[in-house]
Amino acid sequence: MSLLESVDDFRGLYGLSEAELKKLCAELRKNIIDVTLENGGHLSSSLGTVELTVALLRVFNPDVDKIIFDVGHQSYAYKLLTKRRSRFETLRRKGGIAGFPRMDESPYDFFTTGHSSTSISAAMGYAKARDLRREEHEVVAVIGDGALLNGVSFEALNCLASLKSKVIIILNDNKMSINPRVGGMASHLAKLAVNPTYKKLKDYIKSQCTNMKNGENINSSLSRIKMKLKSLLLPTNVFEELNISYWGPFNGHNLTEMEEVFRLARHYDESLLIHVMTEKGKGCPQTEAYPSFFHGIGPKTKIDAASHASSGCGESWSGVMAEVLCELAHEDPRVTVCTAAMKDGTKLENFAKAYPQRFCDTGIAEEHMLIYAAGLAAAGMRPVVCIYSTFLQRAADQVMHDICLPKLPVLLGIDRAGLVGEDGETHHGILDVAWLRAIPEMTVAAPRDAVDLEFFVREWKKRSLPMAVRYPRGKAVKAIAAPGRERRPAPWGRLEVISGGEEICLIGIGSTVELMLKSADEIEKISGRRPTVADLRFIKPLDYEGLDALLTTHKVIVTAEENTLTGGAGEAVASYINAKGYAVRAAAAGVPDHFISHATRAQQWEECGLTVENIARLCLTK
Ligand SMILES: Cc1ncc(C[n+]2csc(CCOP(=O)(O)OP(=O)(O)O)c2C)c(N)n1
Ligand SMILES: CC(=O)[C@@H](O)[C@H](O)COP(=O)(O)O
Ligand SMILES: [Mg+2]
Repeated sequence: MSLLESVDDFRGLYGLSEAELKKLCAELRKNIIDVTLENGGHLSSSLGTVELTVALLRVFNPDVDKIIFDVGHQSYAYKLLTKRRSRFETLRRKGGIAGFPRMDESPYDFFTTGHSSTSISAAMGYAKARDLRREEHEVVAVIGDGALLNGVSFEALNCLASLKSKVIIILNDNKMSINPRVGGMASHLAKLAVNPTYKKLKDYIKSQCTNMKNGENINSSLSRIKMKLKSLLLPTNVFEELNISYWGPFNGHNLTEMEEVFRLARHYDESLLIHVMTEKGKGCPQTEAYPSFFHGIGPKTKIDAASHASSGCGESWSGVMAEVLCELAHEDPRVTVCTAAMKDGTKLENFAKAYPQRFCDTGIAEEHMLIYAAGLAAAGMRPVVCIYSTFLQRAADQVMHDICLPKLPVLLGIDRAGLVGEDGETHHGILDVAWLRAIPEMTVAAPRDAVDLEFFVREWKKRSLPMAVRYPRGKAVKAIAAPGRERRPAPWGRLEVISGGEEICLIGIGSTVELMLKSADEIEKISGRRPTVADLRFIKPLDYEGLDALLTTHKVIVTAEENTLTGGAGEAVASYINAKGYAVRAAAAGVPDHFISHATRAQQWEECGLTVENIARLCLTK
């Protein structure tokens, strides 16, 4: 039996020797690697926090103390040690445990996460509630250096000292976001990590840990640390300037060092930030060599996959978009491209290399990125923002206030628009249609294939307006031509009838056009009549003329989309039908009004009724 199997949960960690703990960490890593390679998931970050998690769970007791992970992609060891080992093999599978902390999955997950930079604010809420109720327990936020560089984290840090409720922040600094972290704050952290005065402070704190172990009064040790902090001529430290004590930097792979510091921190009477240095991907040569590649991997990834992975574009929707942007930038010096820490996911590596001056990675700073893009546009540039739909939610106000209101020519390349599969609830891009539709001056389009994607992007530049082009996760569709016709983009603003039919009209929107074509075959088989299939193309503004033509010639209209039914394109079409009083029955397939859990994308499509059977049912049921 492995040591991990004998350790039932975090309580089993208490009696282990140093050698046993080392062995346990190796077993945790093996388990994490085996399951993540098979199921997909966030490997590098979870490997980097193994010792940190073990140290946390030996010092803080999650039966009473609250531990909150930021993003939560680094929490696999925590899941394994908080009563989920027997189910760990189900990680990210339908019905299995989630890839992120989920309050409805375990009482040890104190906050549901997936989006970054929520941990400090949430921890402050827990700490305030504790103090109001006169309870006694610790609240710990574990946040990465990438997530710390976000505005939400800074808003929280700005309020922390005045809250007067103690929070322990553990800054897990691996010098990486998904790619190397960026910005001035990143250099500040790097300076703190090597500063000799901080080394002195760290050694002093460690000596106080030894005194504490030798039975010395803990309060005297803590007062001495406070005095030392005052007496040392510390170089500028943003946390100290914000009145938050800074301890560090410690070695995040040295269990004993971390445990001692955490024990001391338990007794500290103010909020403090403990800076620990870790290595992303620690403990496996391939993940250490390619931490970005193994940040997030798909199911059935081989451990040597990174060394023969091509960094080229093409294939995926993101890749097609990136290629078009490279061409556009070549043709027009006004074109600039931004990403908020998602350079790899949006396939912008080649763009960044070819146009370093016209590429910007803002780090996890979606709100800033959109206003920055608005500024570029106001100054006459043609900025394109490549952003996942789910993270664009962070910057909804910027789309309205800073882009659409002044009618600035910013193009939102909305990646991962639709259901995303194994990342689950927090990461689906299924709300953008609903809220973007509501913003005046916004144009929203969804390409069914690479031909329309390029057409939309090129037309946006000619027309210079606020626009969103949404495309899903996964492999791009090269071209869907109408039968017997050469594939040529239909005119701007118009829907396109791909194949003519009678009585029933199926309207696909972007990724669902293919589904509608397959459904048409099935419906013809069942009913003997061929439905019309159309591609809506423009969600806003709708092509009213094109719709009028369809509504006057069909009795049933069915839409399908990878967005919520509430506020979706189907709803827009249905309300037009109502408003004009057409005697047409409208039905819609799309994401229903509940959160869609982690599963494969295909399973999620099925759950949402984005299937041939359901489309046929919607058409043929009276
Ligand atoms: C608001 C938001 N934007 C982007 C992301 C995508 N994302 C997830 S993890 C990550 C990197 C986080 O870096 P860090 O906090 O340092 O953790 P590490 O991966 O280095 O352990 C990014 C950009 C996200 N989850 N949330
Ligand atoms: C944790 C996180 O938010 C990202 O790593 C996200 O999981 C990336 O998703 P893709 O795998 O679709 O790029
Ligand atoms: Mg990091």
